[in-house]
Amino acid sequence: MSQTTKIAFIGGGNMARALGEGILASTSSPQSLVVLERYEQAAQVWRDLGVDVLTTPNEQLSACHVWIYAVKPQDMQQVVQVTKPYLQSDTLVISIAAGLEVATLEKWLNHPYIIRTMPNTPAFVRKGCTGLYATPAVKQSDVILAKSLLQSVGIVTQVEQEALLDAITGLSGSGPAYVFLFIEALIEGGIKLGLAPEEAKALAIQTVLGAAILADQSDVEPAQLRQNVTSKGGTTAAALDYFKQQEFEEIVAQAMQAATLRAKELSTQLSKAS
Ligand SMILES: NC(=O)C1=CN([C@@H]2O[C@H](COP(=O)(O)OP(=O)(O)OC[C@H]3O[C@@H](n4cnc5c(N)ncnc54)[C@H](O)[C@@H]3O)[C@@H](O)[C@H]2O)C=CC1
Ligand SMILES: O=C(O)[C@@H]1CCC=N1
Repeated sequence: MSQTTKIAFIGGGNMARALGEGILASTSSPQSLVVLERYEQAAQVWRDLGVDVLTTPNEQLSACHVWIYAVKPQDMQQVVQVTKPYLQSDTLVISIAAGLEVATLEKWLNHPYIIRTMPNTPAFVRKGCTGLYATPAVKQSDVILAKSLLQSVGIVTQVEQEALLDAITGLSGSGPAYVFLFIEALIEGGIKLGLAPEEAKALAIQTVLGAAILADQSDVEPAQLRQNVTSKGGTTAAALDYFKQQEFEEIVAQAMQAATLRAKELSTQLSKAS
């Protein structure tokens, strides 16, 4: 990314901060960012990072080549309306809103250069993953720019079909919450088995962290890694048999489908908004 490329976050909440901190670390220049944020507490976090905060849209947005829309899907139409007057003809618009189709945003903005993405919160620790869909109108140099911004917080997967972003939402966008739920369940389970809460927490987190790093760094598939833990007639087999009886994999698949379906429902609702 060129040191002169200015980026605006429209909405400076949770996900914007995860992305923004990574971008700041890679550019080491708070002047490269501007944030539009109406909520004082969220705005102050950016000011503390040395970033200019706008509480209402103004010309500073026009000076930014990249706009990253990072408000809740339900707030998108309103924020598009108030920011649109500052859009330049060549602005690269990136949306991270779940379930908001490019066609809807194109219609609202009357603008062709749109990249839709689905990041996730591990971006906070530069271990994020982002699905990215670019319309054919977006210049290749802008696709490369968007990827390099998002790669500052993790890996990026570009998809050719926009609908796959809903699947990515069901897997990695919402996925950290599934993993946190699993960690919570391990902690609760450990406490029920007599461990102290702090012990259970440390062991649960380290187990998930260690297993994820092992899966990442190992040449063997996750299924084989699981088998490596599982002695015939041993303790792990007893636990896994119970998971199987309760159809754990089916539960995960159904949960992912529910998230993906919700993304599609949001798309339909938002596309109907005038
Ligand atoms: N939280 C997550 O794990 C992920 C969220 N997303 C998407 O990111 C988007 C943002 O989500 P979060 O960061 O979780 O929400 P958030 O609520 O933390 O942040 C949104 C921010 O936008 C601000 N905002 C809303 N309307 C505004 C306006 N008119 N002017 C100025 N500021 C305004 C709010 O004050 C808030 O601080 C959503 O569309 C969501 O679908 C995508 C991937 C993961
Ligand atoms: O729950 C949500 O709608 C957002 C999108 C993916 C993660 N959080």
